Amino acid sequence: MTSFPTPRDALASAALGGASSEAELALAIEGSGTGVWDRHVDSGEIRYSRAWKRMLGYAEDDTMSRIEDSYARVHPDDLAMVQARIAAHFDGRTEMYEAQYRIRCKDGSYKWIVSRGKVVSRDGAGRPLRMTGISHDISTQMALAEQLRRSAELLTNLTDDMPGMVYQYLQEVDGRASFPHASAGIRAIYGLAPQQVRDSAAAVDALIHPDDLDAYRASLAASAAALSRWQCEYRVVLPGQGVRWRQGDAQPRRLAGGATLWHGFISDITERKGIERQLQQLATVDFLTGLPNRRHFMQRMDEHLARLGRDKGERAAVLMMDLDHFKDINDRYGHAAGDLALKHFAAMLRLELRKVDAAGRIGGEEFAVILPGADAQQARAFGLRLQARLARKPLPDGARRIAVQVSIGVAGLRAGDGVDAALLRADAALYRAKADGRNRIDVAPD
Ligand SMILES: Nc1nc2c(ncn2[C@@H]2O[C@H](COP(=O)(O)OP(=O)(O)OP(=O)(O)O)[C@@H](O)[C@H]2O)c(=O)[nH]1
Repeated sequence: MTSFPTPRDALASAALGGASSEAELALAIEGSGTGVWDRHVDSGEIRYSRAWKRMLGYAEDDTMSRIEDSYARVHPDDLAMVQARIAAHFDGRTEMYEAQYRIRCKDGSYKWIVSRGKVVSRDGAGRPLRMTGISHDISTQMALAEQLRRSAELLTNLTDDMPGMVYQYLQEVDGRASFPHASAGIRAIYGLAPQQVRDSAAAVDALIHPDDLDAYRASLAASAAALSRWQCEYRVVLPGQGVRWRQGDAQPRRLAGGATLWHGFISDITERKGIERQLQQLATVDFLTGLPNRRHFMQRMDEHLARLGRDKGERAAVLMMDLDHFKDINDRYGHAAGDLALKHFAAMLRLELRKVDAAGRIGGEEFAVILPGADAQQARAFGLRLQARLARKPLPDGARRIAVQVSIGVAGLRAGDGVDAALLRADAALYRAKADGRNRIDVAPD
């Protein structure tokens, strides 16, 4: 086993300038820029090697031999720590003395150094007599570490104050996923702490709305497969908050072992979604009755006709409805009562609709309904039920009751029909119902 000389031996050899292997090691230590020191505890004397002096900008023949001067060079903020560590080692509480601190150079500037040393002889009572050690200049590492710390702090400050979550998402080859980094915004976005997702993304997956989870996972899988930008709008269900909307945007890259790592941002879009929904409603819903407006109803018709075109076995019927003598209601009871009559009719109509049916207000006192799966006779039965309901329930207006009646034209939808063709046939039937005396139903021939 090779045994290395202690710094004390090396220092002694260096001082002697002998040709022994210890002297060669001392030269090597000197050459590496490591400074060596040797302290006589009783006398308070300390000797420094040439490299040690050079490290602080001193000349070889500068005299510096007192421990008091040595402590005077230590930065005032670090002195207590240095002395405490030396005392701990002197008292035998530590195996070795080690401290990182700032020390003043000859020109007055400070350098960061690390010093390590060991008591190499003690008196009979265990009091230290001599301690030797080495010191390195670590200013460059400390500057780098400081720079890194500042960069990390800047990143943290920037991202933590953002209204959203900055994150890394890692998907291992075996499918395991985690958020190696998540900014403080994760609390607002998912109600979680960064450490809860550092090793596993399960806590986040558990919050994704069940109806959106498949699309969320599929979008991530597609992004990973093509290494394309991940963009996804999805709902989360947060304890105490309920359903909230989130938008994710992240860029993936493949790691050496095949895992995928995304860097991205998740924001809260609940408010935007709410506004979008309101705008959508404004654009598609009739304000007075709450039924779909003409444009939206026509779109629904288009969708049904497209389905009919695809699936030949599917049938559907359409009803065109026009309130009877509505002008009279307005004239006799006032426009406000006319509005109430329209709302009343819409409410009665809704009571007859199944989930799959679609109704709309397509004109002033004109309404239309599509009944998927129904033939013309079933549509006629629907119309009769609606008329009966209206007869049973006239519109209450104070002590009075206002009779609301409707004429109805029915047409079965044909594959290959356009929206206009189907409605025209129903409209023609409606015209006949009106002509036949109103409060009637007419069915267009197939
Ligand atoms: N109160 C109210 N009236 C409306 C609204 N939209 C249309 N109207 C009125 O509805 C009436 C429709 O009158 P007409 O087209 O002559 O039809 P009608 O009186 O129902 O007669 P028939 O359809 O032939 O039975 C008009 O007086 C319109 O001003 C509305 O939103 N509110």
